Amino acid sequence: MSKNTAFPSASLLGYPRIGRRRELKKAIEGFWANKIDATELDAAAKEIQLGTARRLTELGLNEAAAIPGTFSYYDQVLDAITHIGAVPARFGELRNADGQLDINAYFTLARGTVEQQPLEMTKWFDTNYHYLVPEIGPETTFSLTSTRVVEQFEYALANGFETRPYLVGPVTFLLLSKASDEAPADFNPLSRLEEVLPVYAELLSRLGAAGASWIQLDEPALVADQDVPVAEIQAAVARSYEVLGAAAGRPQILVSTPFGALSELLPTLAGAPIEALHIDAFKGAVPSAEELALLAGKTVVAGVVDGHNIWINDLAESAARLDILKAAGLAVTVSTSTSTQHVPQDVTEETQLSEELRSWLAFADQKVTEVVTLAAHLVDPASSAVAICEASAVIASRAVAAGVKRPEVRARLAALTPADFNRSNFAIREAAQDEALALPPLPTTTIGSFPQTGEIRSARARANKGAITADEYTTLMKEEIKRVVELQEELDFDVLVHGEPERNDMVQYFAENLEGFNVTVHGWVQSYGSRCTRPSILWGDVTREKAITVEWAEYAQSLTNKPMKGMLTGPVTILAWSFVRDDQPLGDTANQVGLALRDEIADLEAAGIKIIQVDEPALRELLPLRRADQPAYLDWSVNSFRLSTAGAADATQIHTHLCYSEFGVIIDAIDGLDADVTSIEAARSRMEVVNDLENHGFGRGVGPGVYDIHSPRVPGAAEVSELLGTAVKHVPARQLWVNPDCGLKTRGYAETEESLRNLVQATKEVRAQLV
Ligand code: MET
Ligand SMILES: [Zn+2]
Repeated sequence: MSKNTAFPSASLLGYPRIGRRRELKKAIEGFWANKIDATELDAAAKEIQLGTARRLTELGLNEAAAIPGTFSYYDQVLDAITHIGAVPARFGELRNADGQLDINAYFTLARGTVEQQPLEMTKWFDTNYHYLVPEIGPETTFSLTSTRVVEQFEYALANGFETRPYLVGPVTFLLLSKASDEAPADFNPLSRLEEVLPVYAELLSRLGAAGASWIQLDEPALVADQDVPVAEIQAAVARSYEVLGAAAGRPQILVSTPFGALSELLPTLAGAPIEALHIDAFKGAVPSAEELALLAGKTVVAGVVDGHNIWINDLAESAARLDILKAAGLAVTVSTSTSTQHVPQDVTEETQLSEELRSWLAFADQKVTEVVTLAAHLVDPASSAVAICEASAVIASRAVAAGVKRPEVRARLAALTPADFNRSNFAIREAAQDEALALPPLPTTTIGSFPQTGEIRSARARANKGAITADEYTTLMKEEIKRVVELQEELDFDVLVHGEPERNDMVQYFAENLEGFNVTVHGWVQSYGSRCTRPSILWGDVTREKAITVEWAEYAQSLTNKPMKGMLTGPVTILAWSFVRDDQPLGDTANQVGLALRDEIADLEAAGIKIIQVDEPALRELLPLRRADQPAYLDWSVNSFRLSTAGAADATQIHTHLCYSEFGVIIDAIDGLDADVTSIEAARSRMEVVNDLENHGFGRGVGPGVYDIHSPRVPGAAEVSELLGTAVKHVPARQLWVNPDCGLKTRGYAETEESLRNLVQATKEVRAQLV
């Protein structure tokens, strides 16, 4: 081993990397648009990394290896892919003359090319962060094709900061991988472990040589139930750390296991030649005395501060947990349960929030202070006694603050009966809807949003600043809606949307129009690549003071004779993409939102809207990582959707939209939503989902996406026809809808128009062959 310094007493598992003012987003998008070159991008990235190091040092993370080296240009899994050379064969040769995967190759994998779709993207555990999915097969070759993590470490060190380099660990990497196109049907990526490990070992040796005293290998997959048997995972973990533990001149190894309790894998890691083990002691439990005994000799990095939500830490509770670990005679240090990349950077920037609300919140920077306070507690309880008492007092005051509990909301929830969650049989609804809507076979529609142009954003910014009046803003948005409706008429879509120009974000928009929420100004959190969202804060009981979407929907419907979809965001997604109160069961909060949406649907129906889409793209995301916890989740989540929609008339067609591809996993829940039509991502995963639909015998309307909207690539009509051809082989044509994978808000108009034109043309061709 290189250096033998102790693990820092206080640290974070990871830190936001997008920059305080989203500097990384601007730099990357500038690079993609050829406005800056690779050197300028590199300089911007370095500035962000140094800024982080300075800030964290200032906040008290001043021991060696306390600052997590979690910067990434796009995604930490993509970083691992490019370091070990795991490029899918379909991309051809991406290495440059030096045999390295440079920044251009890196972004090619993330964004695709004219011929090749990018790597698939999926959610990182139960967060709203998306990683790129490695494609591994028997043909994949592994070699060290990037040393960026070493260079980043060296650069920080040269500037006076010894950071702690971060890599996704080998077992998690392979468990998150999917089989490549070339792989045989029963191929398991984990079978390539022996070839992957030497590359990791080489990287560790290089980091050691560069002077790193610690490396963090992130193994969150070990806290989630996997399809692979536990014994196989245990063997893979043991083997991995045996090999990496033996890497020449390596740094000391911290294995981090965020997102829950390790359970069966704890003894395996306890027996491995690693120097420190991080456990999630916030969401997971404090290990038992027997488990703790196994950890003797290792540093336990206790993740007692929640990295994934924004409420201040119950320091008294955390101190108690730390005391148990300390009493077991272990070397204990304090950290966050997960990387803080899932929360915004600094709550003190949110000066528009009331002082009271702000006092309840801890963003990444405030979590540093909490971690430092708790580390001080371990050394000398007296030193942090005041801070601990203060936190308890704030938590107590929050419980009784105005708006946190509203009697009228609670009474309405208490009065619900099973009838409030059920519609008529689908057959009855289907007949009523066929009559009301008279749609052609394979109806075409889009998922809701149209491109959010610079003009739309600038109008909103001006309205927020007061530079234009609310009426002027409304007029501009109505003009935009008119353009979008005319475009869809021209393209000959069957079911139209208004395009959602008035929504900054599909959750924030509702949060701004419901009581019980607040929104932030600078609270950006990375969602994928350069995309960030600003999750709202759901802190109180939810009420709807007045109709939210009706005026827009009514206006849009007045412009066309075709059906206009009303567009709402569902309760589960509103919860998933907000920071949600932690003082009551999530199901109660979801039902409060559900009732507000139910009232909105009644108002839309009264305004003449015949189709209403309630988006639930996050249904899969909140699915607990442990199977034992899943039924309870699916029960409350499905019920809250049903509560939202079950007030609709039989003739009102309820749509839902889900954007992820592992449909199979929760198909029963999707069925349970009882929506009349479900649209789902499929193009990016090349129609894999239709097999699940067929196997399940899914009986209601379904629109597997035929246009991957996550990249600027335009699918040709032939490609769309082919996807539809696959779909009609597996799903009865009378159930099929034709739509993109997701909304179009991130796309430009040029590619959108061309893609949608191809989509309609292909549909007409396939339709003609149906009879
Ligand atoms: C992430 S799902 C997006 C659904 C929303 N209706 C849209 O089209 O943008
Ligand atoms: Zn979507």
